Order: sequence, then structure tokens, then C-alpha cells
Amino acid sequence: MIELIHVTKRFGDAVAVDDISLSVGKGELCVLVGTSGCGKSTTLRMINRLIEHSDGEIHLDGQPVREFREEVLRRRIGYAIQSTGLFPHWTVERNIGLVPRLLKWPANRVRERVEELMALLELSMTEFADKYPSQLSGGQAQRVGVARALAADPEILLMDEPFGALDPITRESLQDELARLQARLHKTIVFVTHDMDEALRLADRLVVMNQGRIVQQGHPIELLRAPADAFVESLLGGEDRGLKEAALLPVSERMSPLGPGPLAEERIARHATLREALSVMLWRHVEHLAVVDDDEVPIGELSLRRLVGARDHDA
Ligand SMILES: Nc1ncnc2c1ncn2[C@@H]1O[C@H](COP(=O)(O)OP(=O)(O)OP(=O)(O)O)[C@@H](O)[C@H]1O
Repeated sequence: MIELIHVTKRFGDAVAVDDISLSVGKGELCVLVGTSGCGKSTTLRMINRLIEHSDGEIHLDGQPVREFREEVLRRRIGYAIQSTGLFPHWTVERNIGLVPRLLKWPANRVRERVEELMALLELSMTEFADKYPSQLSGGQAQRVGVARALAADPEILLMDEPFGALDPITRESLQDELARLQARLHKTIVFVTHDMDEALRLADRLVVMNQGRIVQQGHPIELLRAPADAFVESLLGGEDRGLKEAALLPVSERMSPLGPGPLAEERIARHATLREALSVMLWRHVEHLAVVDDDEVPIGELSLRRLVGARDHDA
């Protein structure tokens, strides 16, 4: 568990982070968002002590980070950044094995771990192990960066725009991969991004910062439904918040049981989002969809009225 208690960071007279308190539970994925320069990266880097905080306390499992030896922090906290920070003259294999080697793992164990991580991140060993960072695409380099952050199996992962500067399709596939990894590995993750869709999609807890302070935190749906002020509202997408919320809710949330009438022709999977369902309705000019399970068996119906949240007796 990570706890920041009244933490402040000053650079000279300038206050970059201003008296913030935040607690991130074990296995939670916490996303920090806010305008440029609001203190997100500084907050992240104070957790692994790349930057020392000026005031307040930062605890890992109840113990102040200041009391940890550097080696222990390195083992317990993985760090992935947008520019990847890969060493250009080292192969992929050597880059991923960096922290285990620093921790003096035996060579065969380092090799095994690198193989395991490359498989986890779907990087073929034969194709990529001996390549240099300049020979990788942006998405491959960011996968290597994430593999390296995971190398010593840290409990905590700090990720600073790890998928920044990628095209939307690669970015989405890396977000899916992170969600998949997280469902399996249950790391405690603090993630910084500028991309609100990425933030809403990944966060268990969304933390909105402005000028060094936390202005609101909570589950993405809570913030979308009740933004604390105009700043949070506009950051979250203003008038687009309805669609953003629909992108987080599955069709199964609003579907009704199969009725006696004929089944709608157009289909939608129960795990699809309400936003996807709305898109199908718009595209096909229909107001009813048949909801199907993984075997394509109809299990319910979704009407436009239900999708927009109208109750049954209104329909
Ligand atoms: N080493 C430093 N020395 C002096 N000022 C700094 C230093 N690092 C950051 N700052 C200042 O602290 C403030 C917060 O910076 P930080 O990088 O944490 O913001 P951010 O929210 O991550 O921004 P961005 O989204 O643009 O990356 C900024 O005003 C920045 O100029």
C-alpha cells in the first residue's frame, strides 16, 4: 500500500506539489491526470525517491520511503516512462535484465526471467532478444520498457505516460495488455497520462490534479457523474461525459430479459460497451438490439430507451 500524507515538493521557491494526501491500496490501479505542469510526474518520482519530498510523509506498507535502502526500493518498485529510458547500446535482453543483474541474480535466473517477461509481453525471443532499441518500433520499445519495469517482480509499478507518443491503435492494444497483465498480476500501479480515455479505461481510482493539488479523486464513474468543479468537468470531457460513461458500462448493465415478440435483427455482445451499442444503433438506424452471449446465443434485448437510462415503465 502506498500512502502520501500531506506531501509537498518545492523546487527553490516554486511549489510543484502542494500538500497532497493520497492512498493507493494493494492491487489498485491509480491514474493521475491534470493539465501540464500540475505535478503528476513529480508526485510519481517522489514515491521511488528519484525526487525527495520537501514536507510530509510517504509510506510503503506503513514504512517511510526515506528509511528504505536504494536496493530495496529498486526491487519493490518498477518504473516505466514514455521515452522508455532503454540503454541504446544494450540489446533488448540486456535491457530487460538490468534490475535483476543489479540485484545480483545468477545469470541463468536472469535469462529465465527475461524469457518469461518477453513471453508475457508477446515479444518473440528469437526475433527481439538480440535487437537494439533503435531497431524497434515505438510500441515494441514501450513493451520492452514495461517488461524491464516488471523484471524483478516488483509489488509496485510507477508508469509515467508509458504509452505516450504511440498511434491510437498500438496504444489501445498496450492498454488492453496492461489490463490483462493487471488482472493476472495484481500490482499496485500509479499511472500518469494526458489521455483521458486511457485514464477512464484503466483507472480503479482517478486522481485529478491542478496546480500541485488534488482537486478530486474516486472511481471514474463517480467523477464523471459528479465532477467537483468546472475544471474537473472540462478535463473529463465536458458535454462528452455521457459518451465517456457509456464507454465504461457493459451492455449487460442495461439489457432487459427476452420478451415474447420477435428478436431484433442486429446483435450486440453482452460484454460490449453501451457506447458500442449506441454506435451500432446509429449506424444501422435501429432502436433495438438483441444481446448475445459468447456463443452468440440471444440472452436479452437492449432498447435505445433503456440504453439512455430510461426505466422500464417509461418504455
Ligand atoms: N527539477 C526541477 N526543478 C525545478 N522545477 C521543476 C523540476 N521538475 C519539475 N519542476 C516544476 O514542477 C512543476 C510540476 O512538474 P511535473 O513534471 O511534475 O508536472 P506534470 O504534471 O508531470 O507535467 P506534464 O504533464 O507536462 O509532464 C512544473 O512547474 C515544473 O516546471
